[in-house]
Amino acid sequence: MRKEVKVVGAIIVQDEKILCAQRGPGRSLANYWEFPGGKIEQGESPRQALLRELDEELKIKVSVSPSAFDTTVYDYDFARINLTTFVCELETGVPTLTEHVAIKWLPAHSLDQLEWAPADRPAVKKLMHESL
Ligand SMILES: Nc1nc2c([nH]c(=O)n2[C@H]2C[C@H](O)[C@@H](COP(=O)(O)OP(=O)(O)OP(=O)(O)O)O2)c(=O)[nH]1
Repeated sequence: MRKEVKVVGAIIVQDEKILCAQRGPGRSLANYWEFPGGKIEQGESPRQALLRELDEELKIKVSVSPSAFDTTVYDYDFARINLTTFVCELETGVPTLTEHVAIKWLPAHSLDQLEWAPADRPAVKKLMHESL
């Protein structure tokens, strides 16, 4: 069986807009848009991984909803990714680009303007059709 890589993504909401982050060149899924986050490391809970990644990548602290928004398993050619997203609220800090090349704050109904990583598309669709 193919090994599944567990990844968490943050749907950060502020003023009814959602933070979208663009991956940089030279890595998997270069230039696609995603929810900031990353791989869960051994011994971490999804929530801990999300807090660590957001601190490292965007220099922000967030509060994380107790339950997941969506989980999608997607088979890329390089790995099977199990992506779980959580709705989050920005608590402190201003999102700062360290790994991403751009961020955008978009209302849910405009999320399809961007080219999302394939694993994110079910969550994006759900965000566009449901209120949070
Ligand atoms: N952070 C994040 N990763 C995502 C999303 N959707 C999606 O398919 N992914 C994939 C991209 C990566 O292959 C993996 C997360 O890895 P990562 O962000 O921790 O690390 P990375 O870019 O260094 O990954 P890699 O190049 O080593 O594959 O999950 C998403 O919304 N957020």
